[in-house]
Amino acid sequence: MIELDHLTKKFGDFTAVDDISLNVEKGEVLGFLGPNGAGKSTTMKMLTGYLVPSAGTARVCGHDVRKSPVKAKSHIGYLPEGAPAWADMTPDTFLNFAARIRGLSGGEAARAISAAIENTSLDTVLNQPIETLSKGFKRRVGLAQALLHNPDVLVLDEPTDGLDPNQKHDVRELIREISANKAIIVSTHILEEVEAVCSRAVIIDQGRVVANESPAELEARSERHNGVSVTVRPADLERAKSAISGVTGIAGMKNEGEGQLFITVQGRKPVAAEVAETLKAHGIAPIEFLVERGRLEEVFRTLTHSDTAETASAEQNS
Ligand SMILES: Nc1ncnc2c1ncn2[C@@H]1O[C@H](COP(=O)(O)OP(=O)(O)OP(=O)(O)O)[C@@H](O)[C@H]1O
Repeated sequence: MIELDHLTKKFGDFTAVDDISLNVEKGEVLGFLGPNGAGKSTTMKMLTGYLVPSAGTARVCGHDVRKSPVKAKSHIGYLPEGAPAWADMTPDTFLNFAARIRGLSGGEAARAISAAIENTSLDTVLNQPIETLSKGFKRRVGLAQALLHNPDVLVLDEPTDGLDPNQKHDVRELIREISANKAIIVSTHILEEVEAVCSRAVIIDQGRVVANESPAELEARSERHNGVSVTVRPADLERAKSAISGVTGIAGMKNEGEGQLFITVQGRKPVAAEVAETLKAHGIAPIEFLVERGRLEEVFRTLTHSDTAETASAEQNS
């Protein structure tokens, strides 16, 4: 449903998007990741027809965005960066206006608007000027506008930016619920969002694709993948350390009276069963036993330019 083919954008001598090719099929939620300035918004603007590519093509449901912009855009719902909207309109007037632009009228428009309001929980602020709304509500107005015409393709630029944890949860649930019949691209800095809603993740760095795989495959690249964290009593710590092969460190005392071991094995092979057997054979009952899936943050840092990668980890932890 979304096809980017050698998409490139230059601003003067600077290449912001450098030969990006990727497809998103119906039912997929693609996480679009990258440090600040990697080219995510520029790619989304070309996909939605707001910027003209310097080279390459973007197609939506078979329509070239440049050659058939009206047809292509009729299939797209777009939440731009910052969710701009007319400040002096209320959500109610803005959504009615957006429905008219989308060619909806009468009962069809009323049903579309009320579904969008319900999906984004906007009912309490419908008649308040948008400029007076909180950042989270402004974002939800933008999301409601993007969903209005039930588009086949959704392009969401940081949809949970500015939302509180409950609202973030609701928006992720909504994306999951509607994803079966749509192709969705979600740009985000929040790596936990990728695990929560995305079936695939593309990481871009300095305008180029550096990874295009499932969240599980990305996690499997982590040094910690298949590692085991074991918490034991202090009396057991030395014995556990010498009995288990491949101990990479003791991560300090978790609680008073406990030690934590983190165990990894070269090649990221599964070691949990072996470690459990060893502990049992030595009569050590672990207080906690966790198998690591891997850390997306670590993989992200490895794959992207280190100066700008700081941002992603900081935002993930915020
Ligand atoms: N109109 C423009 N003129 C010149 N440079 C631009 C323009 N728009 C974007 N850029 C540059 O292109 C690069 C990519 O910007 P873009 O906004 O696509 O990044 P991003 O990945 O969305 O970043 P962020 O995570 O901060 O939103 C940046 O270096 C940006 O400064």
